Amino acid sequence: MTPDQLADLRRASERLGADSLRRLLADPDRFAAWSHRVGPLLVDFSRQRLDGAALDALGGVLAGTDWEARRDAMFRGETINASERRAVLHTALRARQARLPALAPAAVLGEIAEALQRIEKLVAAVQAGRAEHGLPPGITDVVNVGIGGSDLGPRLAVEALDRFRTGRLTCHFLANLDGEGPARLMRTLDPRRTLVLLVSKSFTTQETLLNGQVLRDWIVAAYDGDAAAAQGHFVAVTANAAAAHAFGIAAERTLPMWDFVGGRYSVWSAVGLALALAIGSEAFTAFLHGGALIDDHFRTAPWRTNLPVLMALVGIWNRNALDLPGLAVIPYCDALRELPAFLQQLEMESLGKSVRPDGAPVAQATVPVLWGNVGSNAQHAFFQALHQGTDPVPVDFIGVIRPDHPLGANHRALLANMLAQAAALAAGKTFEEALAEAREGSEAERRVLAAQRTFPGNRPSTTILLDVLTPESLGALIALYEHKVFVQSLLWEVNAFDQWGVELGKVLAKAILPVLSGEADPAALDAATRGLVAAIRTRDVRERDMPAP
Ligand SMILES: O=P(O)(O)OC[C@H]1O[C@H](O)[C@H](O)[C@@H](O)[C@@H]1O
Repeated sequence: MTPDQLADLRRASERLGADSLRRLLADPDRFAAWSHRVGPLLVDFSRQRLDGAALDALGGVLAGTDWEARRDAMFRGETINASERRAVLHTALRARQARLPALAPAAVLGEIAEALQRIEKLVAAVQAGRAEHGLPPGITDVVNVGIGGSDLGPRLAVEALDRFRTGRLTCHFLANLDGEGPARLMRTLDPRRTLVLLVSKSFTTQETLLNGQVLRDWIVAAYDGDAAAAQGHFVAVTANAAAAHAFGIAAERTLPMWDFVGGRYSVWSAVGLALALAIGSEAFTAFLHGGALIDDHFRTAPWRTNLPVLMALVGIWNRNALDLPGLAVIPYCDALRELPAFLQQLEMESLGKSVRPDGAPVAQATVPVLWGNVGSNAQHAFFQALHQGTDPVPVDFIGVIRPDHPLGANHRALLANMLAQAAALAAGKTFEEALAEAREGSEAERRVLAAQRTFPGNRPSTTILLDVLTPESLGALIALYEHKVFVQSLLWEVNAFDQWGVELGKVLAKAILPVLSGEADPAALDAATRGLVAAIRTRDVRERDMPAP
């Protein structure tokens, strides 16, 4: 975005006054004009502080990005992730389910098809409890060991699609270095009936390798130290097959990841193995189909009705024209409780950048701070600040029309709350309205109370409705946000597919670890780190004193 375009957007936003949402929502045609349906998703933008002229201004900025050509370049597999010299082909993972012909290279599609077949065979064997591919018989529990993109996608999807679980497998997720996680799993699971999925694109991630080793020791011990017998309990998903081999995982149980799929875009690949094991291959294919549905839409719909494009433009409007630095994602659906965490990585790791691919600083603010929790719980926690805090936060409300359970009264109350929150944020309550409601006390007392009970309103939100929560609608929802992020990366001129910002801390942790263990001199550390290391070391409970897991 150029400084001139930014100034245009700001001017357009100033034209819409403080009461704009009340005024805009008074138009009976507003919902029809500003909501769009694609497959199982309906997205309503009518509570955004936008009018036709504002959308035109945004369209002008979009037109300057050459977005259609750059979208197609992504689908074709051009090297759009310049800093890592990689193609970006997560869409190829679901291309077989698309209606449109695939643009990805045939060789890539061939590799993906082959991997999907291997996933299917593995899923069939584990679900049936068969000892094939070197697997042990009678697996009951699956532990997905991975972090970031190797954790958040499958974790979200397994949790969201629990109702679609086939067979008797239970999936667990182990991401963090905190030993409490593996210790708890080892207390409750049977090592001889546990399958460990070591999911790491790089196979160098500290958390994943450490937790993998802990679980390997535990399973080897269950076979009286026979490491060969324990081997079959491990499956690797990685782009680094050599490292998986060095870990002791046989090629027949190593599934591929590729350079052309970013971690946070990888749930559609073998990284989604836990999901495939939980819901079966057919439902996993339906999940891919949901993603492909949005790919087709993204590739064909004109920008004014293109959902990912509109979501991106709305985000730009809120961030750059209205200067709102946050985005709250509130699913009114417990099964989607992991969605805010998933979207945090997708949006903030992709767009949390301040330089353009050519190294020059960006011309405007980029990603808002994304956070959230399920409604209605969140109403009883942080919604106070959303309604009356000094900093308005745009909200994405996500609801499911038909529930998975027969408790209609619960569901109607849940949705009524979601709709009410969005309406309250938009309309607010003026001081005069609050004053008219305050009946007791003197005039002065009534005015004081009315001030507390005033809601500024004009706080924007988008509402996304899923017809039902199914593998297909979940796939569509995830792909919708993926492409939103892509379009925003064009508007903000950042590379959405690298993540250099996570490296510095990793390097420092490597230097601090030996100091913490007393094997290296703290002198090179800064004063705060030195002080904290000393505080930890004096109070540290030695490992030998810790209870065995
Ligand atoms: O899959 P892995 O190579 O283990 O990477 C796991 C995660 O760690 C990194 O630090 C990145 O920030 C994430 O994008 C990635 O998903």
